[in-house]
This record gives sequence, C-alpha cells and structure tokens, in this order.
Amino acid sequence: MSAIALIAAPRLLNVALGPDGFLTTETDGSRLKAGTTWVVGSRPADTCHGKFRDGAEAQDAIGDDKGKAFEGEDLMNEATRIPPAVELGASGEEFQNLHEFVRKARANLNQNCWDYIVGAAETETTMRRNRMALDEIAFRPRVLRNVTKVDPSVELFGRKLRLPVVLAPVGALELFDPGAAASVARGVGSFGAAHMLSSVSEPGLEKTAEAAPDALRMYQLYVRGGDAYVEDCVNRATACGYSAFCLTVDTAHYSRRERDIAKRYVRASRVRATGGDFQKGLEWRTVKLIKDKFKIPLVIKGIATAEDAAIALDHGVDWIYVSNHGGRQLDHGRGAMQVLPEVVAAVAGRAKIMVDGSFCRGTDIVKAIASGADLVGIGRLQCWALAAKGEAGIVRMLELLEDEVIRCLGLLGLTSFAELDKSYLHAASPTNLPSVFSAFPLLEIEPYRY
Ligand SMILES: Cc1cc2nc3c(=O)[nH]c(=O)nc-3n(C[C@H](O)[C@H](O)[C@H](O)COP(=O)(O)O)c2cc1C
Repeated sequence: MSAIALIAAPRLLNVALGPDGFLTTETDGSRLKAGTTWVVGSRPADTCHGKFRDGAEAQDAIGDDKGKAFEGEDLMNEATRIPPAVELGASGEEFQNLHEFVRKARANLNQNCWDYIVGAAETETTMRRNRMALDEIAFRPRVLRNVTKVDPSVELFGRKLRLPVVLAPVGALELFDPGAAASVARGVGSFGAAHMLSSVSEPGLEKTAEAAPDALRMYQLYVRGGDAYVEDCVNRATACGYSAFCLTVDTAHYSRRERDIAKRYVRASRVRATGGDFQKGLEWRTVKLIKDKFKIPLVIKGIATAEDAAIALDHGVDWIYVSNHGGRQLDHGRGAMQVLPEVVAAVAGRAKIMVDGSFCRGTDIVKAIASGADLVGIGRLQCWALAAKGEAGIVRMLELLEDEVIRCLGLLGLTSFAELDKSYLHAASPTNLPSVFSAFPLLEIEPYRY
C-alpha cells in the first residue's frame, strides 16, 4: 500500500491505496467518503503520483484505474478535482513556495558554493537580461472556457514528460549534495521530467545512469580532448541509455567570474580541469563528425543567433539549445527570451528547441513554450532545490513548478500546452529591476559586496 496525504477540511489524514484500488484511511482502513477532497502535496487529486517512489507504478495504480476505483464513491467528480484553498500552505509539505528553496540553500551553503550558483560573468548583465526578457512578456488570457482538467504533460523523445522541463547541465553538483547528479537524476526520474548530465559533475556518466536507469537522461560534454575522446564519450553515453548527446559551445574561453576572483578563490574542479585548448579550438567539424558517425540525437547548447541555428540545421543537428549559460559566459549578451524568436523563425520546425536562462516560475515555462520552445532548462533553481533538500528537494521543486504551470494554463483558458501559442503573449514593461532573485520578491537575501 502506498501512503499519500489527505486533506479533509483542515485535518490532515494519511490515506493509502488499497489492493482493491480504493483509497482508505490508514487509521481504521475505512474507504474514503464521497466528496472527500484529497491531494498530494499541492497537486490536484487526479495527479497523485508525486509521492510515490515509482511514478509509473502510481500512475497505473491511481491514474488509469481511477474510473473503476472511485466509481460510486464520487471522489473524482468535477467539484473535487479542484484543490481547495486550504491545500495551499497547509499540506504539511516543508516547501510550499519555490523561494523557500533559495532561503534554505543560502542557510546550507558556504559563501563559495553560494557564489558559484548565483554568480555570473563580469558585470552579470547577461544574467539580469535573461530575467528582464521574461519579465518583458505579459499574458493575454482567454476566459469562460472549461479548464476543470489541465494536463501540462508533453511527449518528447517518444515518451511522456509530466512537464516540458529539463534540469540543465550543472557542473560540480557534489558541492550541493553528496549524491550530486545521481540525486538530481533520481528526483527527475521519479517525477517524470528530463535531466541533462554535465560532463564535469560527479558521479559521472556511468554512475548517474545506474542511479536513474529509467529517467529521461541526456549527456552534455565539454570537449576537452581530440576526436577519439569525443567519440569515446558518445559511445559511452549511447551504451548507458542517454537519449541525446549535447555539446556546449558557448564556453570557448572560461569567463571572468569576478566574485571568485575578488575572493582569490578557485574551485577545486577548475584547478583539476585540463584540455581547455580543445574547447577553445572547437569548430563545426566536430558537430559534423558526431552527426556522420552516430545516430544519437545531437543537441548544440549555447546557440544565440539565427545564423548559428541555420548552420546547426545544415549539419543535421536535432535540438538547438538557446542559452547564454545563465549569463555565466559572455557578458552583455541578450536575454535568452530575446534570442528565442529569431531562432524559432530560422528553425521553422526543422529541429526541436530548448531554452534556458533565469526560468524559475511556472509562468516562465509557459512563456517559453508559447514562444516556440519545446523544452525549458532549469539551472540555478535546480541547484537551490538540491542544496535545500537533496533528491526530495528536486522532486518538490518540480511539483511546485507543475502546480504553477497548471494554474497558469488554467488561468489562460487552456487545458494543455498543445492549445498554447504566441497569441497568449504581449510585450510589456517589467515592473521591477531584474536580479538573480527577482523572480522571488518575497525573498530577502542579506546583501554583500566584494
Ligand atoms: C552552478 C552552475 C553550473 C553550471 N555548469 C554547467 C555545465 O557544466 N555545463 C553546461 O553546459 N552548462 C552549465 N551551466 C549552465 C546551465 O546549464 C544553464 O545554461 C543555466 O544555468 C541557465 O540559467 P539559470 O541558471 O538562470 O536557469 C551551469 C550553471 C550553473 C548555475
């Protein structure tokens, strides 16, 4: 029996899924009464797989069987699908808003690890433009449409994802959690989103695959060796069941991270890094080599112009990843959401598109998909969630993003991403100054300077 949380008015009960498919209270084993509202975390009653270790199993148990399981009990009538007001803020979950991960991460991390997450290149202008570009988009909602049931899932790589979200490649995740990328991949797998493993994060390609064999995993490489090295990496990724191979191409030179320089601090993994000249010397020839020799879908991460998107298409690249590395590489670049429209136009449906850069809220994800992206990368927010609560933090972060996305789509008058397009967006003036935290106005982080 799998336990989930039940809210009946303000009383919190534990309920379990019995072998007959009915939900029963754990205290006395009685079946739930008609009209009882139950939720898992902050999510509506009919998407309760988040609490289960194995999302697929739970979806089978509850999602698919719900007609039979709840017939006669009237639990799944239209009225009870909508979570009650008491659910938000009273579900017993430790993290109820996304900004709570940031606050907890700040408390858990030392200054060097904290700066590694929040910092960017030089004046950190590109990073702030990422946020500004998102804030410069407003919604045009439609009303009086039945949005009782909103499904934010999408199909990619031949499988269903609960959200169009990939946890972006992040190096040195071991600074935030001992399980590092394995914890992230497991969390992503149990939730049902996608993960991209960085070649410079522990525990590495094979061990991360072993930790989350069923998760939708992609592998991102910094090219720090010759052709044989690249080919070996593609072979290993393919053998370990990664669904795509990614080259990050916006890191020809490592940027000036002035927070670190000011402290005279160099991260241990940077001291150990070798092969920087291969990164500097990288050319389209390597893209051609991979496409000519291998079948695995290829992602190019760090595309920032329509011109380079077009060259990538000429090389048969499968995914264009619009990114400026979270503003951590070239300073004074454009915000990712300023770049996305010209890339979408150049690609014209001939490849899939990922985008990242300051995506921290459900509304951000909806804006990207409305603008033509297929998958949205989450960078810093992933680090904060991992530093706050490890694997469980990753799952909870995704649950909260899902909750925000469902509410956003519903309030736009939409029941799925398939119905979303640019007509739901409008140019707008931002209302606040952008910063690495400005998606979370309730957050107070003690200011500091170097
Ligand atoms: C701490 C940290 C480490 C990162 N390491 C990598 C990496 O190893 N490879 C890579 O392609 N991108 C790396 N990135 C960039 C992310 O993949 C992503 O492009 C960026 O974080 C998105 O912006 P956001 O953090 O504002 O969401 C890193 C980002 C952060 C915050």
